[in-house]
Amino acid sequence: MQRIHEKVAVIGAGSWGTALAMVLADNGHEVRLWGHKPEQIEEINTLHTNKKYLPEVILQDSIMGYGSLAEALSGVAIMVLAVPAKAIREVLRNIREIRDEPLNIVHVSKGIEPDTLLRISEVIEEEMPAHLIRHIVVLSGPSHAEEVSVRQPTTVTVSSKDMDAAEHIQDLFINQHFRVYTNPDIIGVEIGGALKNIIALAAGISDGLGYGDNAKAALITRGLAEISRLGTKMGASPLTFAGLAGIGDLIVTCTSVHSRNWRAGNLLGKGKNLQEVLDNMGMVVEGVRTTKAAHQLAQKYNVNMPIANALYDVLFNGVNAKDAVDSLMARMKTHEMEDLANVLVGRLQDE
Ligand SMILES: NC(=O)C1=CN([C@@H]2O[C@H](COP(=O)(O)OP(=O)(O)OC[C@H]3O[C@@H](n4cnc5c(N)ncnc54)[C@H](OP(=O)(O)O)[C@@H]3O)[C@@H](O)[C@H]2O)C=CC1
Ligand SMILES: O=C(CO)COP(=O)(O)O
Repeated sequence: MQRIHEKVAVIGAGSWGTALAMVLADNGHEVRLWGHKPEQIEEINTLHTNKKYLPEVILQDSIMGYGSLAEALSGVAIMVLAVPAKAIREVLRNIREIRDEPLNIVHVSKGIEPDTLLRISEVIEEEMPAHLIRHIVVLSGPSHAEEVSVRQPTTVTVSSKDMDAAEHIQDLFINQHFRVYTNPDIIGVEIGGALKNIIALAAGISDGLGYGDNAKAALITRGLAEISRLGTKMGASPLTFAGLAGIGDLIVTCTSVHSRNWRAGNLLGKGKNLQEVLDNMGMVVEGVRTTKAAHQLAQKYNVNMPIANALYDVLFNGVNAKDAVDSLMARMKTHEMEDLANVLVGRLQDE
């Protein structure tokens, strides 16, 4: 493939921003990695490392660290937004103060905002004036930074309201280690990426409690049912949840020690308290905040989400994790396939 080399600013120098900067540098783009800690930028520019986030990795010399947003974004048309969901508004407010040209914004964060219940692309639309947005694209899928940064085979999907923009970003990132698909369902891609973190927390708790593979398979499968149930009510295509941003990301996050959500859950299952776990993680655990949003979304859309609600009780209402599992198992019997259940109910009503 004949590649056009572009200038790209990656905003957020944590694990994922750094790993994606490396993919872009492998593809020959001019990569500016912005972070808000001067000592970290100094480390990136002198030692070519980012030890706190990717201790095993040496960055390409071509990746330049920036501490100034204005300098990082000067003359750049594409910005990869790689900060935790809760930092997005603050970062965008700073960017809109210093920017007057439109940007292609690629967001890679996996969250839903509690209270507003907005997806990240909607938060971006709310914070950035329309004249500063060319297109918004989301990149999501099963992709631990630790593996991407050492060029292990990885697949992701990109989505946008504008599929030409999604294909542009596909071309920007794709290479022989990092295979990028497109999917037109931006709602499903964002919902899948955000909600899998909740199930990963639950899977970690299950492992921490000493439960086995059966329990984890149940959480992944029934978790996917909850995500699909809510996602389709919010306008997503059910097919997206069978893809990389759905089951793909659920598998990788629920079964990997790289996952911060799984690791946090595992410590909770072993009896640690939430604050202690978050204080010691040193990286973002998106699922905690998203659990609040999912609890609210389940009410708003009147969707049955027993796993998300049980997790909410464990995280925020002091319910013991083992008791939460017991309650989940003791619920009223039901059909596995909801369409089948609806057909049967309809048949009974007809008789
Ligand atoms: N890690 C991964 O494998 C993947 C992560 N993601 C998603 O990417 C997003 C970012 O995650 P990830 O990189 O892993 O998180 P990390 O915790 O590894 O890094 C977060 C980075 O954002 C910085 N940051 C936090 N708050 C602010 C702020 N207010 N202003 C500026 N910078 C800030 C942190 O700085 P500081 O050092 O000061 O804390 C840190 O550099 C999340 O939504 C995550 O779900 C998606 C796919 C894979
Ligand atoms: O989203 C991820 C992998 O696809 C990373 O998951 P964690 O945030 O749980 O580490």
